[in-house]
Amino acid sequence: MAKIVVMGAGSWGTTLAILLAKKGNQVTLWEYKKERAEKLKKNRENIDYVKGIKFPDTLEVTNDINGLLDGCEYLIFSIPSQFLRGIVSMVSDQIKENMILINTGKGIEISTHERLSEVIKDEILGKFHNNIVVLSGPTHAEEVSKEFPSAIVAASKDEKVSKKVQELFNTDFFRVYSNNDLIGVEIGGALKNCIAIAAGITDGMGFGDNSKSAIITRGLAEIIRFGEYFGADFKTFSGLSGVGDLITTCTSKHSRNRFVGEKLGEGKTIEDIMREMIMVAEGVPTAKAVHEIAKEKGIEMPVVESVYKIIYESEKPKVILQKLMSRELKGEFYK
Ligand SMILES: NC(=O)C1=CN([C@@H]2O[C@H](COP(=O)(O)OP(=O)(O)OC[C@H]3O[C@@H](n4cnc5c(N)ncnc54)[C@H](O)[C@@H]3O)[C@@H](O)[C@H]2O)C=CC1
Ligand SMILES: O=C(CO)COP(=O)(O)O
Repeated sequence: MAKIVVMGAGSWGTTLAILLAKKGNQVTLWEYKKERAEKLKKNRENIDYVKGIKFPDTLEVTNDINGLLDGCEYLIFSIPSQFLRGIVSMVSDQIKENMILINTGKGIEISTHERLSEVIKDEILGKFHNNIVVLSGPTHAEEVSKEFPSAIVAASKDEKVSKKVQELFNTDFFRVYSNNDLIGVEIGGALKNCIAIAAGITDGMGFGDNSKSAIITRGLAEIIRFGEYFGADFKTFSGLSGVGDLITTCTSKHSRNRFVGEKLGEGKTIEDIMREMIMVAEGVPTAKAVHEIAKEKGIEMPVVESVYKIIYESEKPKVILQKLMSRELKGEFYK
């Protein structure tokens, strides 16, 4: 039995906290808003994000940061990417060298262009801290919370640490693989959300399976190009955190990013769409970060660029599609 703190009581943090508590661990779920923490305690259920799944009796809920990490062995972050830095900084003085830190969020920080494990490392003044693991894959909370069979990857530069996390989370419905390509796993998880918005746009415009497959496949080519630039192993993108997560996100009724794209494709503005959503769609900020990085480094990312233009420059999907389809002809595989 391990002592675990999960920071972030949205859909994913709640689902993982329940899974780990049911495995017999001592789990504390930390929610950043006091009133929401009180609501979770009172209902013993996360009605807003994971409706219908009761908390095990042993799961503790808190909003208190004081002494939060006393005795903690595994600290899990399930925080939207653009808020992660602030949350890590709140507990950085409590983080000990022997704690294993697990990030389960997906995205790239706009202000620094950093991957989320880099954000964590910055904030724990962690030049000395190597116990960072990324957990990523095709795992919608809506399905994992109902114990539908799913598979995911635990990635770390240190194989011993990723294997510990693999053991920690693995159950008979949640199969965990280990991987030592932290960069590849993180980039796959972050960028697939931008591709899912593009896939959703094709849905909203009324297109069919051919368009969706083209977006998934050419999106994957972009993710690989981007990942290889930053030293990722291209094999990783054929795995769960790459093509696996792309398939789920681009095709699922649960996907928020695909949903955002669908509404954009129907002609709604991003402001209207975001106003009605209580859940985070990480592809929106990540498209901006990737657009800036790709421009700076000269990496060709036409699908993400199209998403960026529709969201941030109010370009019409129809016009963008025309531009995308009429680009210079090229070979399928090139660097
Ligand atoms: N929902 C899912 O199925 C999965 C989500 N993820 C990732 O996990 C991360 C968290 O997403 P979800 O749990 O889905 O969130 P959610 O969309 O279900 O809930 C939003 C969360 O953001 C928190 N939040 C809002 N404003 C905040 C602030 N200023 N500071 C700190 N927290 C704030 C809310 O308290 C809530 O926990 C995201 O990066 C997401 O991509 C990864 C795998 C699966
Ligand atoms: O990353 C996620 C699930 O793996 C959440 O994003 P979507 O809801 O857009 O799929």
